[in-house]
Amino acid sequence: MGALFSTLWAMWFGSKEYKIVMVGLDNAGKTTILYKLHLGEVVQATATVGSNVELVRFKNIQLEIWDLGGQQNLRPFWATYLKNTDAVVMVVDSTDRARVGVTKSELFNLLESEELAKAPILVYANKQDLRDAMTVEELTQSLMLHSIRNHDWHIQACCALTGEGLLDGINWIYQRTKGNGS
Ligand SMILES: Nc1nc2c(ncn2[C@@H]2O[C@H](COP(=O)(O)OP(=O)(O)OP(=O)(O)O)[C@@H](O)[C@H]2O)c(=O)[nH]1
Ligand SMILES: [Mg+2]
Repeated sequence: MGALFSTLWAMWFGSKEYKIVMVGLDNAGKTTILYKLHLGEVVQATATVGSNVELVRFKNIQLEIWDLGGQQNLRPFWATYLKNTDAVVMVVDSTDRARVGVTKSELFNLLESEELAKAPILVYANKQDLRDAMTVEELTQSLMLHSIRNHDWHIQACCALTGEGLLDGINWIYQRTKGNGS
């Protein structure tokens, strides 16, 4: 119902809609982030098989946010969601030091896609509430973000449980996409 209302709102008032694809390894916190943005609440998510999609209104635009399952056997399917993507969000569990290399390869693999040629990349350094979380500086280095040449990128510290940092990240996307929508 919310989605229907948002679509009608967009039709009547002409607000622009942007497609965002949210990826990241299993357990990174993607679904928790999606529903914190959509409902303002923390939902008890189970591992996503396939995808979830919700509309999120931000200032004068609408974001159609796709949350993709991050388990290893589901990652090959990320490529099938990329058409007409305006921005990519890569969510990282900042405590998952053991898999930061896997995250990096998945990110760089994704960035090869021609369908993302113009898409800015937001990295959410999630779970900053946990004591052993890597900092934005550590993650920037481990993920080799400075070696991204053909995309605008930004890394944002956040906590999906409190919502801290989430809108700052969305605002960064907003700054880069407004005026380019359909
Ligand atoms: N402490 C803490 N836990 C979080 C945070 N964000 C998510 N979690 C927890 O991390 C677990 C996994 O969250 P999900 O949102 O299901 O992760 P996901 O990235 O959607 O995982 P897949 O669907 O398997 O790809 C859940 O138990 C969440 O409550 C956070 O910022 N801090
Ligand atoms: Mg999920």
